[in-house]
Amino acid sequence: MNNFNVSVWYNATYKNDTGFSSTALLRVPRSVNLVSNAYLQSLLGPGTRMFLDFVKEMPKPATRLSFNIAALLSGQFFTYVILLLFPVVLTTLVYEKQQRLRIMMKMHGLGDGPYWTISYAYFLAISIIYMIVFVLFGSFIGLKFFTTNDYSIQFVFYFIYINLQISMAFLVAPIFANILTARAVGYLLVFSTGLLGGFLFEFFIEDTSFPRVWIIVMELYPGFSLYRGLYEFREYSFLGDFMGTHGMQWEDLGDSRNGMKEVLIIMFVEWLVVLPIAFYVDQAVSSGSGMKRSPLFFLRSLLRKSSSVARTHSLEKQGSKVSVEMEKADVVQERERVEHLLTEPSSSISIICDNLRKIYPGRDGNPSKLAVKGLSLAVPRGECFGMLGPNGAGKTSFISMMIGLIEPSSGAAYVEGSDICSQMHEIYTSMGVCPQHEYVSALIQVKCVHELQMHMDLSFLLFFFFSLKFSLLWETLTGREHLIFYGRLKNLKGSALMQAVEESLRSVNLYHGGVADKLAGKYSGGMKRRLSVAISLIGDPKVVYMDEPSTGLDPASRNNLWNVVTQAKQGRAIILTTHSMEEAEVLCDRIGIFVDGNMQCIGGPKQLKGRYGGSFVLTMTTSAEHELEVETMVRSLSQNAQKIYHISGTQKFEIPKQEIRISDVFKAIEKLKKRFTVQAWGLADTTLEDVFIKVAREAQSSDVLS
Ligand SMILES: Nc1ncnc2c1ncn2[C@@H]1O[C@H](COP(=O)(O)OP(=O)(O)OP(=O)(O)O)[C@@H](O)[C@H]1O
Repeated sequence: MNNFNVSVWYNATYKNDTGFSSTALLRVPRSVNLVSNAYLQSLLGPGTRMFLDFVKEMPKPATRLSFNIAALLSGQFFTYVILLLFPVVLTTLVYEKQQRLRIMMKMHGLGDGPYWTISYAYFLAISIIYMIVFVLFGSFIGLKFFTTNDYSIQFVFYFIYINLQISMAFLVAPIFANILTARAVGYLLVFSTGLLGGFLFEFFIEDTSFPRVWIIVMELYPGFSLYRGLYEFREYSFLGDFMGTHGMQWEDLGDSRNGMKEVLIIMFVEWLVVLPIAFYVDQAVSSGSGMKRSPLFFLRSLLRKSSSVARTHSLEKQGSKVSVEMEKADVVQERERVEHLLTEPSSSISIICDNLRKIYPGRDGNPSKLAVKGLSLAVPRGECFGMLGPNGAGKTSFISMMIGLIEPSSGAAYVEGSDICSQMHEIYTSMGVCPQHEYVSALIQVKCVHELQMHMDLSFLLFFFFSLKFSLLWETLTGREHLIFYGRLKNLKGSALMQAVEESLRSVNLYHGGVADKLAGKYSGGMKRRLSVAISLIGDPKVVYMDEPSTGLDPASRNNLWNVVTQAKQGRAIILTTHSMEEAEVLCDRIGIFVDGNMQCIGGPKQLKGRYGGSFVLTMTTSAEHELEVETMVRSLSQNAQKIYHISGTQKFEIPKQEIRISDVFKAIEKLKKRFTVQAWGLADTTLEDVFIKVAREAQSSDVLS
């Protein structure tokens, strides 16, 4: 009779009724604290005729520790070591979502399949390397845990587990919106699993009276499957070490007391189930891949036939709700045009927005914000539409909805006939984006994904490890390489790809002097901008969005870029936001001035200047004592002239165009010059900037009044 509180092995000699005797090691769970011959005999095989002769050695828990260090480490500690990969995978996935890297990749033509393939392959490769190092290191320092158990069983166990772990990370990643929460939850799971495994689950495993079915239920949690597998390795290594033989072998999987077989089956089945569910959840809930898809997205092709009918219906409804409060004639006209196009579609129109609205919900006590208040717009192929507006007008919100970064609150928009709310995946294949900032990691990831698609070989995988996730090395790609990869993503191949790349490089002036083969990291800011524009245009996208494309360029590069955009207009619709009136005037066929979420006016630059800029600006500088004479002269030319600026002798007047002739102004100034010195003067027509300021000011003042 013995009292003990650790799992122990008895070295017992027994014999059967034919007189044969042998020695056996018997494992007794620590939960059994009364050990007798009868008990030990029951372990050998209840109902048989074997019986114990005598117990040769009684358990000595302390000696067990000195025999096998791995026995100490292999429970909680090894569980922690392996589980630590989970928060790493999880936080990487959430980071890509938080930083919108994935959506940026999608915009450049990366499909969900390749994204999943490469991400999965990356995490798997990292995990395999980690596990190989883990096993090799353990073996190298001589831990029996590794050296006694069959390496092929260890490989199968770890391989299935890391696959399940990666799938679980993909499954739960959509729950998290930010990396800090994901990291905290990930590490919490690691530590709680280790603790519960060591202080609760192991107790149940060893308690032979505990129902096996509940053990299996607990093993459905992957952390406990891992713990159970490691526990069995530990027990077998200890046995092998003690007996001077070996640890777990394949034939030991047939032992009913060995839980390895059941955890291998559980983990394998779970992996096969969790992976497709994770993919489904990713698509339906959205994990940074843009807007949510319908929960029945996989039936979409069946439902598509009815969508055009539904579309007309929904649009009819929306159209009837349109509010035309205080809208200018040109904006109303555009809205009517859109409504007409929706009922009678035209193949020449690339982009249609119908009463698109974006409301940001109120947070932290702030009220909700209506950022886009019912925008209606139709952009035909071959047109460059410029969006101008002061800061906070809602331009970015509009573009973000169009490129799938945020969901519209109401209204609808169609790009090449595809709905931005439900068919963004199709739209991405015909869309190019030149963002304001370079999305460095996205560039690299797209490159690597494409390489995987194209080559799927070891050299790529090695490259992938060292350049993809360690994003500082993104600079190791040349401009030409970027274009090749983006071109491939847009399905260009062979000579067509090479030709498109050459043309692209020439068009953005990155061809000569070996610039194309210089590392992008050595490019100036302007060169990177030009490369971004080239990337947005490669692969002949039907719709291109450009966010302040010439920001930071020197005048020569800017002119060059303008030529590129002007040529790129052929056969595609471009929507461009800019704060440069000059750029808008040079590039845009039509301009919309957007203020406080509303389109205030739409038209060609000349039209707008004609409509809003009905005056000349006369500027004159004289000595201070002649200011009054200057003002009298201006009033004699036009009663309605207005002084808009005055400082120490320099005055500016706005004179209605219809009230004066330019020759009269010249004559009047010549007369003045005979009486006193006119230091400087000038007469300027209205610029787009004047129009912009006027429209913005009017809109803001009418907002204040209302
Ligand atoms: N995520 C958000 N939550 C709440 N309000 C937002 C959010 N994003 C933008 N806004 C608000 O919506 C309005 C429009 O913002 P938006 O960024 O679209 O303007 P913008 O015209 O692009 O400005 P800028 O030229 O400065 O980029 C602003 O008042 C802004 O504060």
